[in-house]
Amino acid sequence: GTGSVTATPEANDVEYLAPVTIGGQTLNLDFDSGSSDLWVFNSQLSSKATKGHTIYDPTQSNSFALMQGASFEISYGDGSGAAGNVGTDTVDIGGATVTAQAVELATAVSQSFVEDPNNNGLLGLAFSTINTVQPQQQKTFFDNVMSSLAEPLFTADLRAQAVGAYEFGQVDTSKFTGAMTWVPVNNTQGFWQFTSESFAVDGGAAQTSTAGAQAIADTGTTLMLADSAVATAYYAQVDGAVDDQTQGGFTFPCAATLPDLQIDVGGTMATVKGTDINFAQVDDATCFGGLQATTAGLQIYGDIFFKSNFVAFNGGNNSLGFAQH
Ligand SMILES: O=C(CCCl)NNC1=[NH+]CCN1
Repeated sequence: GTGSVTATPEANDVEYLAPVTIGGQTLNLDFDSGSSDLWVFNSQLSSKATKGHTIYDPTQSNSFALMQGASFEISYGDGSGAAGNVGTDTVDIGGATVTAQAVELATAVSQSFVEDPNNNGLLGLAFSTINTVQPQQQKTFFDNVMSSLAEPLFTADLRAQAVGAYEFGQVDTSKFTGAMTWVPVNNTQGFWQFTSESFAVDGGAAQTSTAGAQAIADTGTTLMLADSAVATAYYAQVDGAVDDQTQGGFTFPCAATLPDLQIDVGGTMATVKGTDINFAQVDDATCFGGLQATTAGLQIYGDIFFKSNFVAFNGGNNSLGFAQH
């Protein structure tokens, strides 16, 4: 089978929410290819924590079962996190269904989640080897549904300030232009990880960022966090751009025309459009860049990358497909 749901951006495309039906109750969740837990806002949380949110109430589902003695605790790259207990229920995403999916019920969530009323939980789409449930690690929705899909893959079609889609089981070739390039994925760290060691700015000469550098495809991260060599060389081509640590990174005059970035994805150059690298206005004339430097060894290609690239995640042969859209 297949399944298809809308992916709706919040303001400034900070994150993309998609509807998921759990035991007959539909919540908008943040689909996250950079983590592997499915957790939800639920009736165990305080009314203060759930104010403005849609919650899942396991007592109202006739297919819920508590997973005795199981718990989860997750922290994300941006410092946010959640923890709680675990059950199973029927989870349906646009028609693709898993009957006994582990659904993690937060009893504590970090303030950034409380303050984001559009976000009612996360649906992890990375590899199950980094799921945090103890004492028995649980499988992701994708792992569980894969064998029932027409093709063992899901795709992300995220758009700048427009509604896109997540699809399970098929690559909708009408959603992108040109050829799709497939590259190998190294999942030893549990991520959709690939080699990314060169770049070019505005179609200029290819430059090496870091030999052997790695990156992950992460729909759960807002920005594109690349090697500092990439970010520095990119903004050097933007008049008035500065690395302003008081703003948290590279800013530039909003009137500037941003160049395109070509970035290595598994040996083939992908393009991130300059227009997609303008993230948000920070004051009347200054804008904050969607491309920023990471000091960690691993580069994280978040939603900024996806706005220019339609991406297919193939769990059948551990490969990643990308195409311009
Ligand atoms: O945690 C990460 C980075 C993995 Cl290296 N991505 N996913 C996510 N979810 C919420 C914030 N960020």
